[in-house]
Amino acid sequence: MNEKIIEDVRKKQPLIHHLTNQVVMNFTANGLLSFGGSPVMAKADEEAYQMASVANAVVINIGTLTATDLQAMIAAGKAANDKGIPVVLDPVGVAATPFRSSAVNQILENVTCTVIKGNAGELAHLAGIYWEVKGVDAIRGEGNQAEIAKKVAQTFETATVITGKTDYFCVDEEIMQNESGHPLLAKITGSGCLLGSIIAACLTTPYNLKEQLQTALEFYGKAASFAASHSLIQGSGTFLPHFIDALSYKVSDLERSANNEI
Ligand SMILES: Nc1ncnc2c1ncn2[C@@H]1O[C@H](COP(=O)(O)OP(=O)(O)O)[C@@H](O)[C@H]1O
Ligand SMILES: Cc1ncsc1CCOP(=O)(O)O
Repeated sequence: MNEKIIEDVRKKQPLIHHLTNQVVMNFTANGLLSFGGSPVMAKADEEAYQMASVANAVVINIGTLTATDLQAMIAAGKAANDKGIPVVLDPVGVAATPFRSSAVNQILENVTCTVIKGNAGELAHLAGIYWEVKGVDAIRGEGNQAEIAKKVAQTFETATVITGKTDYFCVDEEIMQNESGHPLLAKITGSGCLLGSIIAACLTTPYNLKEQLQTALEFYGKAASFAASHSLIQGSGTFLPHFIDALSYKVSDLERSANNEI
């Protein structure tokens, strides 16, 4: 992990334009604010291009996609490409319905994405590999996740991240893993979506993509472990606000989770 990436985010507070789903908007905004970024959620077709043009990165998340949202997502992605800022695509639930699958194809045909991030079911679908899914959740599959990450990266000429107990990420044909995290992350809705925003914030810093992804993933997982170790945690409900708090901490503070005192 390169702590300078996190320091750079906190110093510059990059504006991250989100075209994201209705379930996670508030959680995502609060999580990104805590981490040090500056969120804006704007998905009207009338303003998507302009908003992306003044942002430092764009997150496209299809979690509660409608046909009009899709046009705005493509417009914002094109603005980001025109401006040369990063785009993170989260193809939430892409394997669940043909509508989502077709929408993601249209986004990928029109927008150059810096990173495609999703769970194993989502990335397996983009790789053309069967994975059992349940709505927006990945259930189980036989595919090798490292190979899936690589195949999606090659097909769409992007970096990729597959989240789960172990995260796999692929940059320039190289596959890497992250083991930090906590099972309670899988018990709060939007933990994958917020990670997309944290990744986008890290992508605005002047470091290489491999370091940016590794830092975002490791920090996020460490913040979760730290939060989960708090003596007041009784389940996912009490974990959530402690996790938001932990996203604002320094790496050295998160690594003192044994006694969980700041
Ligand atoms: N069993 C687990 N143990 C530790 N971390 C996990 C576990 N499951 C998911 N995570 C973490 O939770 C975050 C969201 O991942 P995931 O649940 O796969 O995404 P999504 O919400 O998009 O399905 C990631 O940071 C991932 O590393
Ligand atoms: C439950 C749900 N339904 C549509 S979007 C969404 C949120 C998914 O968030 P995440 O995949 O990050 O848990």
